[in-house]
Parts: sequence; structure tokens; C-alpha cells
Amino acid sequence: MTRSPLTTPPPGAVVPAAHPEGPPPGTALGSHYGRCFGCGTDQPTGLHLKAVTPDGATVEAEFTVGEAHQGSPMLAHGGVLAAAMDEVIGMSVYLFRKPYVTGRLETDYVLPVPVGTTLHLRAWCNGITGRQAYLEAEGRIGAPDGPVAVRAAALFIEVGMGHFAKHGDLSAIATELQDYEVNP
Ligand SMILES: CCCCC/C=C\C/C=C\C/C=C\C/C=C\CCCC(=O)SCCNC(=O)CCNC(=O)[C@H](O)C(C)(C)COP(=O)(O)OP(=O)(O)OC[C@H]1O[C@@H](n2cnc3c(N)ncnc32)[C@H](O)[C@@H]1OP(=O)(O)O
Repeated sequence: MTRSPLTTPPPGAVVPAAHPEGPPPGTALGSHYGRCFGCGTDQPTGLHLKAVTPDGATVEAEFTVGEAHQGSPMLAHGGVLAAAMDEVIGMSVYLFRKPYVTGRLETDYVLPVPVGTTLHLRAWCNGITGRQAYLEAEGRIGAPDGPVAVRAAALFIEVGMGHFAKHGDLSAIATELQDYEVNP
């Protein structure tokens, strides 16, 4: 992965263990918010990522590139692929039971991805220090050990739930998120 210093964990960053109250290995993660573009089942124009955590600390997901995801004829749009990487990385950091937002997302596009392809996505944490979490993801074509088409590195910033209340929709948060540590 080509990455900038901004997404490279500094010395002293620690890779957290699975949270003791997190989902057990093998759990399907479902959607954190029904209208989410990445994973929401109530979002007709979304990516509908389906994710599982194999170990409580990383995420695996599948994303099938559809007709609506084209950038050039019958090939996936790079921004859509970046959104899929953002989503799977976001799912992985939320396993640590604190709210984070994407601060920076870097993407390497390695292979073209034709419409109809199922990308096998995997995301993991390379370290956390203070409010900064350093994460990485890859998308492989057709199988978990298929050729790598996309790689991403990200910096996520921990925020309090007040971030979503202040900038978003407080009532939706209250309805959808009863399961996360709340740090207003
Ligand atoms: C139903 C409701 C849903 C609510 C969700 C709640 C919980 C979620 C639960 C489950 C979710 C599961 C899965 C999630 C799936 C997908 C997730 C997708 C994620 C997204 O799609 S999310 C949308 C896009 N995202 C934004 O909308 C962020 C907009 N942005 C801001 O809101 C601020 O910008 C913020 C908060 C980032 C920082 O602001 P701030 O004032 O709090 O902090 P500050 O600026 O002081 O930065 C502190 C330190 O981070 C460094 N830093 C900050 N930003 C940096 C950058 N870009 N590059 C390099 N370094 C950066 C500084 O340099 C400083 O470093 P230092 O400490 O060393 O000085």
C-alpha cells in the first residue's frame, strides 16, 4: 500500500484486542444505520455491504459491483470503490465500541473492477493512539484470496456521540444506536 505519513501509525500506536463486549467471532455485523449508503438495508441506492467479523477485531465483507456503480462502461467507479473501503474500515474501527469518523482516506486502484464482480473486502486496525486510529483495507476480486483490486489506508478520528447530535439527527442516533459506548 502506498500511504502518506498521515495514515501511518506513529511509534507507540497500539493495535487493540477485541472489545470484551464486542461481537463474538463469526458474527454478522448487520447495518449500523438503515439509511447508510454503505450498509443500509433501507437505502435503495446504497452498496448493501454484508459484513462479518471473523475475530471481533477485523471485518470481512462482500460487495457486488452493480450497473449503478459504473464510472466507465461496465467498470466500477473509483469513488464507489472508495466508499466501499470507507464503509468496511468504519465497521472495523467501530468494533472497538467508540464512535469514529473518517478524517483521511487514501486509495490505491490496482486492477479495473468489472460490473458483476464480487469484491471480497477485509479491514483491520494498524494502531490507535489518542483519538487517532490507523486502519487499512483491501478488496480482492472473486474470492478472499483473489487478486487485489483496491487497497486503502485511513485515519479515523474518535468523536463523541455529540458529534452526530450536533451535526446530524439526534433522534435517529437514539433509535439506531443503543449498543455502543456513548462519549458525549
Ligand atoms: C444513526 C447514527 C449513526 C451515528 C454513528 C455513530 C456511531 C457509529 C456506529 C457504528 C458505525 C459502524 C460502521 C460505520 C461505517 C462507516 C463509516 C463511514 C465513516 C464516514 O464516512 S464519516 C463521514 C466523513 N467524515 C466526516 O464527516 C468528518 C468531518 N470532519 C470532522 O468532523 C472533523 O474534522 C474531525 C472530527 C475529523 C476532527 O475535528 P476535531 O475538531 O474533533 O479535532 P482536531 O481537528 O483537533 O483533530 C484531532 C487530531 O486529528 C488530526 N486530524 C483531524 N483530521 C485530520 C485529517 N483529515 N488528516 C490528518 N489529521 C487529521 C488533527 O491534526 C489532530 O491531531 P493532533 O491531536 O495530533 O493535533
